[in-house]
Amino acid sequence: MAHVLVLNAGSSSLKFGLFTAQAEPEPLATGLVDRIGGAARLVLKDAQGKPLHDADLPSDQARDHHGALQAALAQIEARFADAQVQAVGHRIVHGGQHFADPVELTPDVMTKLHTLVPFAPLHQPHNLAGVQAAMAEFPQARQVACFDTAFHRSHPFVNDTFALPRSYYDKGVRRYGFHGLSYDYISGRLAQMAPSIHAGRVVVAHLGNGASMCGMLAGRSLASTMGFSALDGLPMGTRSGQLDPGVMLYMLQQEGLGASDISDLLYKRSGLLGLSGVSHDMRTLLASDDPHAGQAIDYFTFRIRRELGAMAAALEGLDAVVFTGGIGENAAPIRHAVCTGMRWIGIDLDEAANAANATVISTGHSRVRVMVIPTNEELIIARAAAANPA
Ligand SMILES: Nc1ncnc2c1ncn2[C@@H]1O[C@H](COP(=O)(O)OP(=O)(O)O)[C@@H](O)[C@H]1O
Ligand SMILES: CC(=O)OP(=O)(O)O
Ligand SMILES: [Mg+2]
Repeated sequence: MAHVLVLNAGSSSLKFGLFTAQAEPEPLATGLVDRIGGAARLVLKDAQGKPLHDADLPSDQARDHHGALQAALAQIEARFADAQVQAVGHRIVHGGQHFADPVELTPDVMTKLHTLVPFAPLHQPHNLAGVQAAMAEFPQARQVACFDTAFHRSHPFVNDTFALPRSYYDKGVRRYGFHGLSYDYISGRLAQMAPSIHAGRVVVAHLGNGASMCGMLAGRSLASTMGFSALDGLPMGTRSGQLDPGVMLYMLQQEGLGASDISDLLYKRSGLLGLSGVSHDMRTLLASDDPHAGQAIDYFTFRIRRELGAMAAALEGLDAVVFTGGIGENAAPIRHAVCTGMRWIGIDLDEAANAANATVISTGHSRVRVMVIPTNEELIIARAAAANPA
């Protein structure tokens, strides 16, 4: 039996999985290394969700994505020595203007993807390093790229552009949007679970270490809170989210920061970490009694409510909200804070269902249905890797 391996490097995590290579791939094992850069832990589970491995990474591997990847590949190779890996599917965060569909990672494609590193410095280097490592480990396998930006290529011009001189749009300064593999999966699940909702106006909130929201009309992306880069929109673990561009001018002109200082500030020192001074990790913030942790959480949920209102305007109405991502799937207090502030739009939260992370967390009276759907970017990647991309 042939297999596909999937690698999904996020900003703080590495998700991976071994699947059968068939039109609807079946998982043999799925794994997660989270809290990379801190107390990283590797959990590997079999197809039934039974843990095969659950342990902290040694500090040399916990330090960065490279170590996490080595640990993940070692687990797969040790436990599935007989696997026939015919393809490795990779989440590649930025596909720029050129890539709207999965593609085989040829040297020419790799060169093009390297040029997009400055557009996604927290992700693209890890994604491409994963490709190099997989090429070395599985030289006989096809390497397939799946892009976070692809799902948003359906954006109309008004949601694709900035009000800058036209020449910048033509050069590629556009609102790409990200987390597209996650939104693609959620769109497909909604089509199965609730076709009438899928056909309508849905806002999906992908709340992980990176966070964004997508306004979907009939299952296709109409608008995204993330834009040119994965910095825009909601505040995130360490990223600022939407910012007045005048602040950048102030940093440059008055504070004397250089380009790399600003990049470091916006990608690594802002967001929940910057506001709280405590942590970028929502679990830690929810457990903290530091008032600044509380304020960071309040800012996060306030911005989600604001964007939800804006998305409803973009969609000309709202039929459902779906929460997903590490925070969206697990953090009942965050969903509570978002939903109780959105009663005016027709959201009536079922507190018990919310506390239980149930699939439907709105009451029967709620005009807007609110759902929690665990995302599965890996399955979307596995399907593409098992198929024959162009
Ligand atoms: N049980 C939980 N309660 C609250 N937050 C959680 C829980 N589990 C995970 N999270 C949060 O989810 C975030 C990571 O989400 P994830 O989607 O895995 O990240 P990435 O963007 O790296 O893929 C972290 O902020 C983490 O604290
Ligand atoms: C694009 C992005 O922010 O991804 P992640 O949430 O995995 O960091
Ligand atoms: Mg992620």
